[in-house]
Amino acid sequence: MYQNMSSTPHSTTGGPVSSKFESDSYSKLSSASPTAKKEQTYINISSDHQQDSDHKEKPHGHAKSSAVQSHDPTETTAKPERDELSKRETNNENSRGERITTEREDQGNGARGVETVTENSKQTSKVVAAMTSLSVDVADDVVRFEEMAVETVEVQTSDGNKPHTQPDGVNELFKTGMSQGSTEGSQGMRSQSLDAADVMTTAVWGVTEGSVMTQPHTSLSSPLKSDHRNSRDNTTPPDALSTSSGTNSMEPQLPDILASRPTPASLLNRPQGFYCYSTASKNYSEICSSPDDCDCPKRSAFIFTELVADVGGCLCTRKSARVEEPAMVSDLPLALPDLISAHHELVSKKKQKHRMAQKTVLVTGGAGYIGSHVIIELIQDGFDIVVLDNLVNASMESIRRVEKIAGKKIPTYSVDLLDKNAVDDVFKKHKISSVIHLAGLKAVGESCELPLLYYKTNVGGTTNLLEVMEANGVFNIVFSSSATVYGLPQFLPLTEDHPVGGCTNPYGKTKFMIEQILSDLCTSNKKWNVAVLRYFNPVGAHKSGTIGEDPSGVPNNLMPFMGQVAVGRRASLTVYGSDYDTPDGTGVRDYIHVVDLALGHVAAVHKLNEQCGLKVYNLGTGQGVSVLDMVKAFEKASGKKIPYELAERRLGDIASCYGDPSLAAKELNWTATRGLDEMCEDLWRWQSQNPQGYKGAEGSSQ
Ligand SMILES: CC(=O)N[C@H]1[C@@H](OP(=O)(O)OP(=O)(O)OC[C@H]2O[C@@H](n3ccc(=O)[nH]c3=O)[C@H](O)[C@@H]2O)O[C@H](CO)[C@@H](O)[C@@H]1O
Repeated sequence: MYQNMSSTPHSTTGGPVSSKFESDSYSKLSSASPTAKKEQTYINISSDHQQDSDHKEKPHGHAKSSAVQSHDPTETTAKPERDELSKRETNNENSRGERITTEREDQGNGARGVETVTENSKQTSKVVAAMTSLSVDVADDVVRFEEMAVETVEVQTSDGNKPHTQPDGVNELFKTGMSQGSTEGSQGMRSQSLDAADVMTTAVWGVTEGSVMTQPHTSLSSPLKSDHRNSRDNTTPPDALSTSSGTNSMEPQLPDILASRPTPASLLNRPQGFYCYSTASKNYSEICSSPDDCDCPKRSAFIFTELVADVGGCLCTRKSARVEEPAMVSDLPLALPDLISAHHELVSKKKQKHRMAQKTVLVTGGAGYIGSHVIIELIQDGFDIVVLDNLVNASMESIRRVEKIAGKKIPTYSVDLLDKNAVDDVFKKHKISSVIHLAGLKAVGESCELPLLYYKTNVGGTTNLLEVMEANGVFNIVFSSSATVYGLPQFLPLTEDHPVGGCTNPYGKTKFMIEQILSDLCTSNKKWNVAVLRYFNPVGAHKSGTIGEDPSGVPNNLMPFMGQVAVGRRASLTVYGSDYDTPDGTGVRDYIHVVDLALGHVAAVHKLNEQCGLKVYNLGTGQGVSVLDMVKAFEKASGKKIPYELAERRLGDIASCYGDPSLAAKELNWTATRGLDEMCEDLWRWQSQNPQGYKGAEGSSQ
């Protein structure tokens, strides 16, 4: 039998507000023209009740609707010229007929900061802040600032009735608004920063009462906090906003982070570019020497990225970011998250290009159950794939279907790992950068009957592969191991440091031996990078229903057997053991959706590229589920009754086995996200559409 496995990580979650914003934002930025350079725009993010309800009706429009409004210069204030930085006043009426006084300040230090704080009769404070827009030139790999715009943010005072009259009104408003995220104006600001591809920041430098604000007020968004952001309550009562530390639904970390940050004074006189604030070192550091560097692992050590570039600067290219007269931090009153999200988009495009050009992954056992799912996720992540499979327990039909899903041809070699020369030929033919090694025999019972076949195939095949890799200068490998290496659990959930090696069958022992070989290899030569993935119980299938698990003969594993019962290929399920020390007496396992598993492999390949040495990760959900739970879930998904009979325990089975996947979450940024229902629904789609597996397919080689 042949075994194959797979995985992927992060999803940038985010509500509709931010999604809309980002796409709008990007197209707007991309189309920036020299004409736009001279243009100043005015944005009114108002906070009166009417607009509040408008916002509810048009949740997408929050920040971005600001950008749309920005092209109407008559809406709020008169249009100040960009070079007119000395103090002046403009009187105007806004769309509701309220008088607005706009005041601009030149601080004599080049600061173009928040220009005005005024209050109108309706206790609405307004802040007009200069902000920077940019254009993105993917071809040149640079992001340029080309436009200065002006944003008017109207902020309803936090006490509702009283006008905001504190001398440091702007400061306070921003502090309140940004950290609480609940006043209307500040929501406008916040929503701009939602949902970047990565953690990011909106930094606001303001000028009020004739002095530059010493602390940039920052709205932080992190994918990890997306649920929270999306559930923010627009109608939070003003009273709840009157302090700068969170009392409502905001996560406590943000105010803490803001409070603990040094002022940007430490950045003054430093060249423009990207700076990050590290909570660990409590300092800012430069990171962006190139788009690729910006995405380097180092960045994950930072909680957010802060932009301190100025007009005419370049985010990505360090050299051109330096100007003869370095821009001062104070020169940039307001850095928009557009800059950062556009930058991230650029980086991701660059990465994609880079991978397409240079990253080819060889997948051994790629035609099998896990391999076919791994390939799809790798391709979707931008990798090129070469498949090597002896097709003993797999079908070329699965590769054909994967090609259809992925929309590209996959070079596939029918080669056995025991044929070292043939393996070498594949390495000579392709510039392989990493290997995902899934090929091997995997039937526990069979391994007890034919141990030599298992040791020769699994261990011998792997040593051949490793020798060929070494000879061809390829030192990156992801190995598909199994939770079986833990043997009888001494504690649950199983962590990676649980003792290993107590395997009860030759199949499990081959997995353990290969782990040892890989470990020795890493010790002998630091060039090797190895990710050992210990799978729990992979189930389910690709959403398309066109690829899935297709065991030859009688399935050994629970879910393929159940699937065949559901389509009528088998009469009933035998439940092995109902007297275990588990909630319902049946065996408990950690079932993981095969697509989640596949995504874990993609994350592992990225890890190898960090020159990680030897790494071992559990790939599971961390949830234990019993056999009878699985029967119920599958009956629900399929609408079919699964007849079963309770029987004696199966030799070698254990009561419970589930893992702790937190190390993979931490180091690979990978978590299984698909639940039991989805596993069963996807399995049923595959099984019902392919009751005979690939054998029923025209042209199947099996
Ligand atoms: C002892 C054994 O074979 N272990 C292998 C088995 O794990 P494991 O035994 O966990 O996986 P299975 O799918 O075979 O079994 C899961 C649970 O279902 C029960 N069950 C299974 C089949 C069935 O027809 N009726 C039934 O009740 C089992 O007793 C167990 O409690 O598959 C994994 C791959 O997926 C391998 O890595 C393990 O080495």
